[in-house]
Amino acid sequence: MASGTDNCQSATTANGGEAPKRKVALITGITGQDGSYLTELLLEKGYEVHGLIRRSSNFNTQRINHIYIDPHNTHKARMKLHYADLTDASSLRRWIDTISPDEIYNLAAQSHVAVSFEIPDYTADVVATGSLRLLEALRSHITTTGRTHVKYYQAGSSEMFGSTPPPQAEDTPFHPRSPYAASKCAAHWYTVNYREAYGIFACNGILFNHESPRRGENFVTRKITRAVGRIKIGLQSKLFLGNLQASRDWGFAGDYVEAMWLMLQQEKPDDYVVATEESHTVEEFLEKAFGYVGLNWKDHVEIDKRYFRPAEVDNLKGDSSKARKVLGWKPKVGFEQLVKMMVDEDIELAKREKVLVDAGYMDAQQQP
Ligand SMILES: C[C@H]1O[C@H](OP(=O)(O)OP(=O)(O)OC[C@H]2O[C@@H](n3cnc4c(=O)[nH]c(N)nc43)[C@H](O)[C@@H]2O)[C@@H](O)[C@@H](O)C1=O
Repeated sequence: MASGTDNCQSATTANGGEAPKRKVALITGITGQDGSYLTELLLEKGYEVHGLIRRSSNFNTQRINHIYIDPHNTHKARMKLHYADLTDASSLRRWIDTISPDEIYNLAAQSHVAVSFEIPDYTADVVATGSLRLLEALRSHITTTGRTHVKYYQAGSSEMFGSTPPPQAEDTPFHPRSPYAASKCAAHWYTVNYREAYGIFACNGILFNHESPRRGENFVTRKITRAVGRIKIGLQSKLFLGNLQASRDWGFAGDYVEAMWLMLQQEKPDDYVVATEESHTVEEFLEKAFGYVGLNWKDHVEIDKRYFRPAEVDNLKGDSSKARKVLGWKPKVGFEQLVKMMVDEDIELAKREKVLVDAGYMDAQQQP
């Protein structure tokens, strides 16, 4: 799907005149949950969107397939994909120079907290040094081209607050509890530093957990709603989980990408917490999700020690008053609506799986 050497050119009107140039965005992590929602938002706003994707032996573009148009259809295809990697500085520099974006959204990461304990070097390389490579590629692009208006968004995380008690706001001290969170802190400070040192328009969005039916299946919310769908349809009976007492401020990813965009539309670059300001335990999520389809989670959930982390983040609850005041942002989807949206989609998915199981194409015990 990725193209070779796409170049952005200003469009021409029917009478040959120069049409106003579209804004051009570059997104790392476009194949992820946030990348897909942000791409939809930017396309709706008339942007041309370029996404950097990693090479993989399996296609990993499921979340954006519905908006993909063959690049040979040059007039219609406003989303373009290119191979690059945050661990490869030369690819970042080359694509920034080729695309000449107006806005860069750095969403790529090894984003699983528990996995970061297993692959800490790789996590730091992508999340921390990868962000530095991208900032450095941008700095170099600005220096050589004089394109000083390019804006940069860094995907920060509430995990950076770690063990600091709630409510957590922009000035709350960070106390990271995982290699992932420590790497995100480094990326946060690289972003602040490039803003202060070089005057780059660079913002940190400190986003609290945000979920959706497109959430990866090994994050706890989606793991639960996938299981609810499969249990309800008769494809699974047990769900193995770790710490049920951890509390998170869960919002809807579709709402949160709007805050990212708003940060880059301000006069001055700054850092913002994005959160619902409501916190719920994993157990409360279980109650809501199973209860919604008339099931009791206690009949299905078993605790498995392997899902406990070496260090846990117990309680996250954001104070997003700055984003609400300055950006005029607020979440549209509440906790209950989010849980229902995810369960509804996963019931439908389980029904489609059931057809495959009944036809003998899939094993009923195969858990996602
Ligand atoms: C903002 C932040 O949000 C996410 O990080 P996370 O909060 O670690 O998300 P999670 O869904 O993996 O865990 C939430 C809680 O749920 C507990 N938990 C219990 N049992 C299981 C379990 O079986 N699996 C998982 N994954 N978690 C479990 C687990 O111990 C933790 O306390 C990432 O997007 C990250 O990239 C990010 O930036």
